[in-house]
Amino acid sequence: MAGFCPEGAPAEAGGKRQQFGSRLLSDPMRVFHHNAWDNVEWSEEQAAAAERKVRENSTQRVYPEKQVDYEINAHKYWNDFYQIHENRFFKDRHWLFTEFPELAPSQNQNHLMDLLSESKQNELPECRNKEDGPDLITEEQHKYSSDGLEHKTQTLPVEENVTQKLSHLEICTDEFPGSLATYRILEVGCGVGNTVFPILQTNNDPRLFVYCCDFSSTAIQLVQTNSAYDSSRCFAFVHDLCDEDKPYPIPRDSLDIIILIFVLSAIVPDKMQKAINRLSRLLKPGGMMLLRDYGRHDMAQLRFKKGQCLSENFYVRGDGTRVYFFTQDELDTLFTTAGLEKVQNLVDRRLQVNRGKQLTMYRVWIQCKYRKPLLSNTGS
Ligand SMILES: C[S@@+](CC[C@H](N)C(=O)[O-])C[C@H]1O[C@@H](n2cnc3c(N)ncnc32)[C@H](O)[C@@H]1O
Repeated sequence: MAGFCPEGAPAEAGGKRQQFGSRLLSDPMRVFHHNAWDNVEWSEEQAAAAERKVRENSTQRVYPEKQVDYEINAHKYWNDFYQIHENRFFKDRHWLFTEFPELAPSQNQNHLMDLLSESKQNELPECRNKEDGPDLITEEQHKYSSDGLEHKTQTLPVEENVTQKLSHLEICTDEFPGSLATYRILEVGCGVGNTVFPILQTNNDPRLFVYCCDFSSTAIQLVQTNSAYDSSRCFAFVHDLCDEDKPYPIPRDSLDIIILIFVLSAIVPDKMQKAINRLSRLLKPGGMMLLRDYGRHDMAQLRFKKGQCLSENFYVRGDGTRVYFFTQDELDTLFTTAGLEKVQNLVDRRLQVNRGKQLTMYRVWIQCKYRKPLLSNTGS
């Protein structure tokens, strides 16, 4: 295929994948020699210009009534998105296991590399040009999904089905799906399974069980109907991570890993802490929460126009989906308040280059790993 660059994919050198942060731009004259540069230093002027841009695009806020609509109907806006795009984007997650080896701890590294290069060969032709930028879902895709949509209010059969299963599970917690597994991973806001399926394919540990949830029933239906979905190894369910009344179908202290990829940024900031607290209780002592998400002053933030700002650093796209841009400190506070300990909290500043159009795009992502202490104090 013509090649495409997923969100923040590390550069490749000599056929070997590298972790983020290994191709440095020391000579600015060489900027168009590669598609991407790591750990780009921002000049003071550039940082000041970004501040100005954010101040400018935040002056006019979305009307309160409209803000209520975006909150109440958040899942419907995402359903609309997935009805249009289904699972046609960002399939290439070959960076996943380099950045988060915890997702396949027992895999032999060579075996992993084989699988990864295999999946690279299988990259899908419908994936967009690598020069289009590395957003998980590009702003352009969000734009297209806003046209001609009407919200559908009926509950999809899959949702009813899952809800029934969930209420049953609340009662029989000793027989929850995956209760016999010894390594359990939950992906929250899994979308159409672009992370879950690579995990199932790569991590062949027979004791592994993967849970995944999203509040978009359309996304979950796409996961469940995917030919790679195997209900003996995986359980996909509809769940709103902001819903305090609905329990997860998993007992507390039972998960080894919880992964959040560009999902926390999609929820309203004042609900983030409670959502993380609840997730934290599901982790086993020693279990880890992994996150990759948008950082403050990422190109996507600077591109918002006046009138799209909901609150400080929180915006709504043309299709009604929302996005927050984090600082490292904010994420640190969220995780440590939930009783977790920092293992990693790094900012990934990349310069993406469109060599054809001679354009530069400054991306900022944050990657975190926080562990639940062995003697845990994450509340009831
Ligand atoms: C940017 S997409 C990322 C999807 C997925 N993590 C991936 O890597 O492809 C954000 C996802 O979060 C989901 N989401 C947003 N708010 C949510 C909430 N309150 N509860 C559960 N899922 C939510 C959306 O439906 C969407 O699938």
